[in-house]
Amino acid sequence: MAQGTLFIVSAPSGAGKSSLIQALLKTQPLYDTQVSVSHTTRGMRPGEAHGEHYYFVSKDEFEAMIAEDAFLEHAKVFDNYYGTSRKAIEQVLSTGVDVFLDIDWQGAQQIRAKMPAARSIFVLPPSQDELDRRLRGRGQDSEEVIARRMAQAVSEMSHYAEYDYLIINDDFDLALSDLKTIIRAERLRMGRQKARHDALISKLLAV
Ligand SMILES: Nc1ncnc2c1ncn2[C@@H]1O[C@H](COP(=O)(O)OP(=O)(O)OP(=O)(O)O)[C@@H](O)[C@H]1O
Ligand SMILES: Nc1nc2c(ncn2[C@@H]2O[C@H](COP(=O)(O)O)[C@@H](O)[C@H]2O)c(=O)[nH]1
Repeated sequence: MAQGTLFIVSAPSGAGKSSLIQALLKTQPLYDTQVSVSHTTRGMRPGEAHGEHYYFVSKDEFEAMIAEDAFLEHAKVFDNYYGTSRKAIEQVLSTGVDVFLDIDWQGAQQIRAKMPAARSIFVLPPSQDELDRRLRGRGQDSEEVIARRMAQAVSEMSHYAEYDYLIINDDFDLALSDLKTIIRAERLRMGRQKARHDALISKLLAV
């Protein structure tokens, strides 16, 4: 069976990457596509659940996991640790399922160095004003947290050209359609198709 593809999605906070991934998942069966649940030391937001949005752990627990080499990648983002569990990702990819990682540019660089077959997508907002509006409109972060995230946005966006694909998330439906097109094209690549249609191809080429 062909390995699943690892899709990295990055964007400045508030650009809409989680909304796009969640909307995409609603259109895909679980046996095709899953999203990775990261570990973080950030506090839980209203409406978030342990094991669903993140595994919320203490700094000591996170540092113990770093020492055990349990992370495929990890980074400090806005003063909190975030990381992707190695075991969970490798297990799911080995069953042929595609996995989405919603991670920052530092994590993306680490994954690219370790897993060159991973595909990366950067999502840009249409303007800084709109990014600010979306962070406020989400209504989940304090004024201080929003100011911090806006201050970091240009630095995060300056890494956009390191990615394979770029999506401008202005009109949501259009951005979602772009994301679906990327996934579809990646699934039609020769390596994936050859492994998937092995039996059919053998029959077609039989003389
Ligand atoms: N195209 C869009 N037009 C208008 N609002 C949008 C659009 N895309 C997303 N939003 C809204 O912007 C807010 C931020 O989106 P979201 O939480 O998905 O961002 P994010 O990039 O995942 O942020 P973070 O990195 O902080 O998790 C949400 O309230 C979402 O509904
Ligand atoms: N390098 C990693 N970055 C991650 C991971 N999980 C999330 N993130 C990024 O952190 C910021 C903030 O997220 P928030 O949920 O606090 O708004 C955002 O850019 C995420 O993409 C991870 O496992 N590794």
